[in-house]
Amino acid sequence: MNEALLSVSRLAKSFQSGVEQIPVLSDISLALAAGESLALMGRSGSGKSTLLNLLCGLELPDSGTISIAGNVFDSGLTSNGHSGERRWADLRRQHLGVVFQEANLMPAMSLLDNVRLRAKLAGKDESACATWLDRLAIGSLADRYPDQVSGGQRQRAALAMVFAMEPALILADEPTGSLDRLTADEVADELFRLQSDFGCGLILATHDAELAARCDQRLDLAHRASS
Ligand SMILES: Nc1ncnc2c1ncn2[C@@H]1O[C@H](COP(=O)(O)OP(=O)(O)OP(=O)(O)O)[C@@H](O)[C@H]1O
Repeated sequence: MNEALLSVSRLAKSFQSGVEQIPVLSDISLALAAGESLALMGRSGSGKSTLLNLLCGLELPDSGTISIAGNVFDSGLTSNGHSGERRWADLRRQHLGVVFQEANLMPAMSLLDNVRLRAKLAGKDESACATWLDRLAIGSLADRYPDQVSGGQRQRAALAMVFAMEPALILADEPTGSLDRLTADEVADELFRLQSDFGCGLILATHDAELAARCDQRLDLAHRASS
């Protein structure tokens, strides 16, 4: 049986703007098995980043549920008023590989130390970290600091960090958005190759139709909003 790694049911999210409540996402349901990938598409402002933020607990939904690897989250408030913040933080540290638009590297640490830190926080083997940089073709830059390498090399380091933690699910927001076509294709190749090697889930928000076409599923938020 292909059990869902991620299942999302009837998720809704709105933001307050002055006195107005602006709906951004409504009735979002999806399921993703381990080893599957899904592209989130839609025009600017359609809610792609918001959905990724909901899927890693950085925002809480107004309603609906999210289940990741058997951990079930809802709008966050329990009967005694506590949120699921702690459980989300544990899940992010151990199982969710998050790659957002700006590669989130610690500026005062070398690329290798960034990768090591990520592995350590996830309780994973730190000795393999140099190998991850090698696999992403930036092994020779291991001792450089993030501001001493290019944007594409920082994106590769961010991917090395994600894979060093052996995530169950990768959430990537425009992971190749700031790169030229050739570098974008190389980074995307690595992302899909490693995702397939690991058999983890992948959700990526993108405006790039070629990148989206490589995913097993596509969810077009703009299309949903206008249909
Ligand atoms: N914290 C917030 N407070 C108020 N409104 C917000 C907040 N975050 C996002 N929004 C609004 O929600 C809508 C969806 O934003 P989101 O960033 O999810 O879109 P997106 O599809 O990722 O856009 P892009 O492709 O431009 O990155 C936008 O109209 C945005 O202005």
